[in-house]
Formats: sequence, C-alpha cells, structure tokens
Amino acid sequence: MTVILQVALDFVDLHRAVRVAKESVEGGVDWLEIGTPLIKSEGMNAIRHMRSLFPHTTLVADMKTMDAGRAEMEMAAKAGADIAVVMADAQDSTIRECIEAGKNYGIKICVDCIHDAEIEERAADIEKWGAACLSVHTAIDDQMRGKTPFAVLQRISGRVKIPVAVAGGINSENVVDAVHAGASIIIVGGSITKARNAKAAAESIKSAILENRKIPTTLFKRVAREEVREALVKLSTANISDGSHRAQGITELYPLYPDIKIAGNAVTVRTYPGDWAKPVEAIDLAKEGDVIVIDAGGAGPAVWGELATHSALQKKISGVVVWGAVRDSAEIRKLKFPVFTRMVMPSAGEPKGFGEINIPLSLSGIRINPGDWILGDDDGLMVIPLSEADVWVNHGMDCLERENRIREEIVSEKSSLGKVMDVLKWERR
Ligand SMILES: O=C([C@H](O)CO)[C@H](O)[C@H](O)COP(=O)(O)O
Repeated sequence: MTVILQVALDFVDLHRAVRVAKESVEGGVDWLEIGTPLIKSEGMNAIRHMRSLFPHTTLVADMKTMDAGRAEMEMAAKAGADIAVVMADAQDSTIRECIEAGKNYGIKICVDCIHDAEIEERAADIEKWGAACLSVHTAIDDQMRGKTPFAVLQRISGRVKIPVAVAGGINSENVVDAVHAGASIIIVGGSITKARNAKAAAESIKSAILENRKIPTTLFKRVAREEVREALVKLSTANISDGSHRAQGITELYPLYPDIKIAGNAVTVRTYPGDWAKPVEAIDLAKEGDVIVIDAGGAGPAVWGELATHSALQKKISGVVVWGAVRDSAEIRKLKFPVFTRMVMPSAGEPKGFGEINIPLSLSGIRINPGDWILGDDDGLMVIPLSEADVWVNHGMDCLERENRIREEIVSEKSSLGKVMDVLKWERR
C-alpha cells in the first residue's frame, strides 16, 4: 500500500506557510494542505499562491465545508486545488453537492469525520456517492483532552474501499500505528509546522512510514492525566499562562534564588504568622514530588527554615511556597531546595499548632485546592486545577512548540517577532 504524507499548513500568515511548505517538500512530503486557518485568513489567494509556487504538487484545500457545497468546491477548484474537504457532519445534500461539483470542476472530494457520531453507519453511503477519501480526524481541541483518532480509524478502515486518511496529533512515533490501523493518507500538522526544522521533521515521519518503525519524539505529543508531571517539567509558567487564555499566577511571592523550578501537587497549609507546627506536620503528610503551600498570613516571623528543608529533602518533596516568611536562606540555597516566599527574616515563631492542613487556600486572589498542580520558575507561580491539568499542560506544550518554531524563524531569517508574526496586520481594528 502506498502511503501519502500530507502536511497541513495550519498557519494564519501565508509567508510562514510558504516557508514550511518548501521545507516539507524538501523533506519528502507528498501533498500540501492549505489548512483551514490559512484559508480563513488569506482566502482562496492562499491556494492560488501555493499553486504558483508548487505547480506539480497535489494541493488539498481544507475548506471544512458545511453548506453551499457547490460554490465552495468551485472556488477551491478554480483557485488551483486538486482535492477539497467537506465535513461528514454536513447534510447529505451538501456532501453530494460537493462530490458532483468536484466532478464538474475536476477535483476530488475528501470527507472529514472530525465529529460524526454516525460515521460508521454513513461511511458506506459516502463512498457510494463518490467521495475520493474519508478522513478520520481528532480535533485539536479534543487532542488537548488526550483524545486520539486510532480507535475510530481502526473501525472505519475496514468498512470502505476508498483511501482512509488520518489527522490529529500524528507524529514520528505514532504514525506507524496510523498506518497499521489502515490509514493510507497521513495528515500531519503540528509535528511538522511547529518543528524547528520542518524538513528534518518531515524526513523523520517519512522514514517512520517507509521503515515501519516508531521514531521517538519528546515534542508534539499530547499527554493523559497520569503523564502530566513528565510534561509539566518541560514547561515554563509563561507557557502555562499563554496556553490557558492568559491565566494569572500568584503574585507577591519570589524565588529564593535564580534558575529555580518547582513542579508538584499542592499540600496546602493554613497557619498563623510564625506558627511553624502545621508546616512541619505537612512534611510528614506529603508524598514524594508534592509541593507544600503555606498560607502564614503574609507576615513574619518565619515558618520555614533549614531544618524543615532537610526534612522535606528526606521525603523528596519538590519545594515549598510560603505566603509569609522563611529564614536560613543561605543554607536553603546551598541545598538547592526550591522555595518561594514573601519575606526573608532571621526570627522564627513558636510551634503552636493553629491552622489546618489540606484545605482550600487563596493567595493573591488565586485559589489553590489540595492536589492542584503548582508550577514555579523565575517568572513566578502558576496554579493548575487538578481536574483540568491535562488540558492546561497540553495547551502549554502547544505554546512551547510554537515558540520553538517562531524563535527559529526569527534567528535563521535575521528577522523580528513583529515581522514573523505579522503583528501590524493582526492589531485589533
Ligand atoms: O485540520 C486540522 C485542524 O482541524 C485545524 O484546521 C489540522 O490540520 C489537523 O488536525 C492536523 O494537525 P495536527 O493535529 O496538529 O497534526
């Protein structure tokens, strides 16, 4: 079976899409997809432009048509597409109109099952109407929740004779699974478009297909809940904030030393200024990898010091966050134990035992529930709700990957952020 590799150029700026298209073709990509974001941003001119640059390459227009099939297919065909995409969720009449228009204008029609609960029943009809391919697709928004296309792909591929495409988080590691599950058209977006070197990324995915082997990658993978920690340590607090619609972090707390990194689940403590009993008891309750978050009223005396730090290190606790004061800062720094605090001072208080452990806290207006993920670095502290951790982390990974590519474009083209991102064009009108 010949397997086609198609890169989805999911950019909003044509100049960036063109560069990745060139790199991808050099890397062995067979088909170029003018992605939906590019079509929305640049219209049919994106297809025209790509056609002029790549006269002999198959161009797929990811129109994601939901209605007015005839008109949209005509536009795509006349702009230079070879294949255009209609949604399986569209009305039967729309899909059939697309297919008929495709015949009239000489293009093929691919039907995208990004969301169609009845696709297994409808697949045979779609094939009978004359679709050229059926695409099993996990939406980017669903990928963030750890979903993949493989189970549906497996079920659909046995039901039709037309080629089955797959899209949704395909990378050099899982592409072999996609081929084994029956896909003969592999649609890859982020793993190529966000790669620092798109040519090398395309080559790697192509090799994985041709050599039928998994090529490990650390990026372009979406995590499930149990893999959150592994991914979180790769991220910065800025990635998490960007990925979660610019969520705010805890303010007014500072790292005790630079190049700090803290990541773990919160064990929360409420105590009173200087009362270090509950903080110390929390160390014994905490598990390996946890972060102790102490609300000591924002004032001194200190509730944490060197001996508490030694105890926390014995338990392999990831760090401590103190809305209050700490002391013995030089020793803590030497021990490289991550501490965020509001104040540093020499005086400690008494262990009186007021307060509670593992109750919800609110620090600088940010709520922290026991078990929530805490990520801290030189920029500050982010609190990631436990129930949404996979989504926040996956969005954060997406931001990290995008930034890697943008940095590469700025540096290699001796360009600027303004130019690469076309900031002027995207200023709010
Ligand atoms: O079609 C796509 C999506 O709906 C945005 O338009 C993507 O091209 C497709 O999901 C492939 O991208 P990755 O999931 O990043 O590989």
